[in-house]
This record gives sequence, C-alpha cells and structure tokens, in this order.
Amino acid sequence: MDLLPKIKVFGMGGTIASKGTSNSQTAGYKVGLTIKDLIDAVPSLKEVAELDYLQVANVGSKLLNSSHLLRLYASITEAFKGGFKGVVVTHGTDTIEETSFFLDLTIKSDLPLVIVGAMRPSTANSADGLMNLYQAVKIATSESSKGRGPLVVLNDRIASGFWTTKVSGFALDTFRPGEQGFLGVFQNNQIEWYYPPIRPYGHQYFDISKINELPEVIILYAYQGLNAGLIYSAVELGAKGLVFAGFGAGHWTDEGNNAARDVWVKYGVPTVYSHRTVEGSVPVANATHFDGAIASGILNPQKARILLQLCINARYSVIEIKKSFSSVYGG
Ligand SMILES: NC(=O)C[C@H](N)C(=O)O
Repeated sequence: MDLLPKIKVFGMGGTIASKGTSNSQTAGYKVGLTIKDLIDAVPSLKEVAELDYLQVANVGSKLLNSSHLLRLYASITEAFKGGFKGVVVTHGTDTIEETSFFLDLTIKSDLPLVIVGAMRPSTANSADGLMNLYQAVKIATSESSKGRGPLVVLNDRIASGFWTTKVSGFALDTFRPGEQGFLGVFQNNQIEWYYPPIRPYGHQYFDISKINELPEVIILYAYQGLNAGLIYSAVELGAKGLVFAGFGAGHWTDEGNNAARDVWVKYGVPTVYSHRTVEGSVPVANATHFDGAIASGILNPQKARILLQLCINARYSVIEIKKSFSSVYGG
C-alpha cells in the first residue's frame, strides 16, 4: 500500500471544539474538546492521511490576537520545513477570515493549507464540525490543492482564504466568497474544483520570520453622529495606524476626516478608508483627504487592518502602503 501523505493539524479552538449541555443548544456553548479529541472522533481520517497534531490555542476565536497569529505562522512554517505535505488549522469561524488572510500574506509555500471551523458545537444535532474536518484533511492531502493559498472549507464549499468573509452567526453556509466566487465544492466527499490553481490579483508576500509582535492598528466604525474624539483616543491607546469602516464607498464625517488628518500630520498615523457595507469597495477618489489617507479597495475593515499591520511592520512609506492596497482590485 502507498504511504499516506503526512498532514499536520493545528487546533486553535472555536465552535468545532465546543460542547453544549444539550443537543438542541446552538448558542452559549463552551470550548471543551482538544485537537486530539476531534481527530479521534473521525476514524475515517486514518484512510486519507497520516496525521500529527498540535494544540496552538483552545479558545473562541474572539480571543485570538496577533501573538496567536505569529505562533500559528511559526508552527505552520516549521511543519512545512519538517516535511509535512499539507496543514489543517481548526479555528473559530468568527475570525477565520483574518487568520486566513494573514496566513495568505505571510506563509511562503505552495503546499495546501486549509482552515476549517464549524457553526454547531460538537454536541448539537447535525453538528457540522467532523465532516468539515474530514473534508479539510482531504483537501490538504490533494496535489490539486497546491498553489491556491490558504483555503477555507465549510458546508461542502471551498473558499479562498484571501477573499472569504463570514456573513451569519448561525447559518451553516456562513462563509461567502463575495464577487470572487467559491473555488470548489465537495460532492460525495470528492473535491470538484471550479478553477485551476491561482493566487488572487494583488497577492503579495511579507516576511515576518524575525518579528515577535505586530503593530497596533485600530478599526473605527462609522455611524450617524460619529464622535471624532475616538480617533484621538485610538492614537492615545497606541495605534500606529487606523482603519475606518466607513459609510457606503468609504465616506466619513468632515470632523472625522479633520481628526484623521491631524493625527497623520502630528504623529504620522496613516488611515485606511474601508467600508462597513458587506460588499463594494473604496476607490482612491474617496481617500484623498490628506497624504496619509489610503483607500482599502475591496478589502473589508478586518482584512484591511491585517494588511496595514504588515505594511507598517515592513516599514513601508505611505506611498508604498498605497501601492500595496491599490494592487488589490479597486484600491
Ligand atoms: N462558529 C464559531 O466558531 C464561532 C465561535 N464562537 C468562534 O470561536 O469563532
């Protein structure tokens, strides 16, 4: 018999590793399973891969921060260097999109990297976690998954980790690929790709191999009657960059724009104008208020924040940051 591919699975926590107190409970449950428990619960994994595993964290993904991301980055890099043919990360769905976008910009490998979660705890009727985990490992073992960047699998669908975003706190098909579309689908547990391997337009790589923290970047959300004092508070809290989840196509109040200009002129803190709308983008024409104003393009605030952190960490000038954002469609 051929040797099975060696796959490393990293556990981060989330609903996929959670337990409720009854099988009708789908909210208010707690993380209670280890990555070993999850793997042991899917005996058919033994038929597709030789698995090793590591618990990197075991929390709801709302509790994950830049230190966890850097630890995960280091663990994945080591696994690929150590000869594993693919990696799977089990993760809470609330912030999968940030982690997957971050890994897309920092892991320099064409080997399959799959991030997977669940929308129902392990104790629920029709819990989705184990099938999602099985499919994630299948993707990680497949030659056809190479060169696509991090992939997010949920509810039979395979999405680009660069683009995907969570749209519902309860729906099993919570991950939407936006206008870019899903990359593939599972049918009877066989992968059906819609496209050959390709990286997103505007994809770039950041070397973070020598750092142990990422700069603080704070997101501020637009609302009627916005208090522009929040911008100064964010800078006082240590923000080295700001991201605005603006109205419509990145609009912000005049008072807020003036405050953002002020913190740029006084402290050199740049602001990325993103959008609170689920879809759409912020064109360069809507971020011309001052030199340190940057258009997010199509990137939502949480992804724009990661890109700005990486750009500031790389000591990019504001012109280089603008170039980074404008290489993403619509920026
Ligand atoms: N469905 C989920 O995974 C949500 C969860 N609470 C999380 O850790 O993000």
